Amino acid sequence: MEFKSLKFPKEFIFGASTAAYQIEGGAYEDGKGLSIWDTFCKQPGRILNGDTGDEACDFYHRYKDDIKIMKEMGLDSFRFSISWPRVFPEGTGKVNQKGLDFYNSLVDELRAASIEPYLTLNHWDMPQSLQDQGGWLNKDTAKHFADYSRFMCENLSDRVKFWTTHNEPHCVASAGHVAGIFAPGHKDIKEGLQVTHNLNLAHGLAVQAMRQSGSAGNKYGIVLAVFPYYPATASIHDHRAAQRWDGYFSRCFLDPIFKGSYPEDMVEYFGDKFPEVTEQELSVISEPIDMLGINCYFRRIIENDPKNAFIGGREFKPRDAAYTQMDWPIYPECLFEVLSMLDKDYDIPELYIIENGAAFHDEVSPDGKVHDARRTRYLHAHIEQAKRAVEQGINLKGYFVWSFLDNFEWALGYSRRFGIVYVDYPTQKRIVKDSGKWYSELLRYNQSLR
Ligand SMILES: N=[N+]=NCCCCNC(=O)[C@@H]1[C@H]2[C@H](O)[C@@H](O)[C@H](O)[C@@H](CO)[C@@H]12
Repeated sequence: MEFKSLKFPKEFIFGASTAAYQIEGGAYEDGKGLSIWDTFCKQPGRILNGDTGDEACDFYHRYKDDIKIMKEMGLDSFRFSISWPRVFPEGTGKVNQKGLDFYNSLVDELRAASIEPYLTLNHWDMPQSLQDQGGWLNKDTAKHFADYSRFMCENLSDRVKFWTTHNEPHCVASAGHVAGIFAPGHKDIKEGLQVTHNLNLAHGLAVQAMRQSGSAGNKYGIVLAVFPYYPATASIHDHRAAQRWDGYFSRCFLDPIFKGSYPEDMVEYFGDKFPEVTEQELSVISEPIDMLGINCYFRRIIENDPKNAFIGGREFKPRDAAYTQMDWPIYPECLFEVLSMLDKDYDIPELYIIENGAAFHDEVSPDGKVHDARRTRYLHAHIEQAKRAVEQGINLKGYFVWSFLDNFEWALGYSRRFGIVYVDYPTQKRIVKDSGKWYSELLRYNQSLR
């Protein structure tokens, strides 16, 4: 496929993203402690088909072969997360040496393959033992997270330069503590808002801790889900609902981190459910960071819904849009719009698209290949929007596709495939999909211009 319209600056990096609980498996192996997702998956009815991350893609054992695929594909970078309980089985205290050995080996293998590691410290799989002490509701967990982050930085930052604290903290707070559809499965608005603040605090403490211990030249940041929010109609009620969704899901993280304060309209809207916040805590949360990772998949069209006790709105799905298998509308401009908003409203040194991709029903054809043309079209269209942002002078430094491998899609188990590499779970065989081959050609084209 012609790539001239997808020519990027030579320092722009292309990668692929994953997360520990979604790909590693080895959930009970080599001294790893329980995570809240290990526990959550065992609760009947929580996960579609009763799926778990017990084995997932068996990346814990197969990472060397997977890195060979990454190298053949030409990835510049690979984003992964650390399973906190694999290194600290109790969340604090005693280190599981075999857990640390795994991540040291993973990083060594990536660097030997000239692939830049891009690391996330919390992609939702909190140690169960800390959950038993209140989890993110307990501010001590923020301190434990900072200690864990410092430890990982001391051990890996000679080879890992990109460090992000949380992945999509809004999901932990809202899906995990308000909607109850993600671990730990709580349903309490006030709790969800306290967790929002405590996650922000944990982020700031971790950045401060890593900055004290990490190598010079490290870049510290966070990965946030930022979507464009549209009102379903011109009505003021839908406009206000869309503003509330943007207010909570985006600005209750962006504002304290980059502006040192929570959005006033959100503090007002949530009233006495909003947590107590001190100036000292806001000072920690707004510890300057070097980069912001963005997960953006689609735009969210919101209509007013007073029955939604948390945020007073619901998602509207226009009939004339095309949808992915997640029932997410396909709207490639979402990347350009989000990047433009961030560039205009915040002072962010560097931006990375850390997750963008699509789930479609994939199957292996009789020729043994996976002809996922829709996913290739999705990636092409969205990467074009990333290019549009770069051409507008927005400081976008990289694009990572979600995901490198088909993997465990949280409450939907293995029913959704996002990978550019197909995983046949019964055999753990990998098949690079047509979209993976296309992505590889794109990377090779850009690398040929460097
Ligand atoms: N409507 N609706 N839903 C609310 C919007 C949430 C969008 N989902 C994400 O951003 C998660 C992110 C996560 O990092 C990764 O671990 C997940 O596997 C992917 C795919 O789901 C994405």
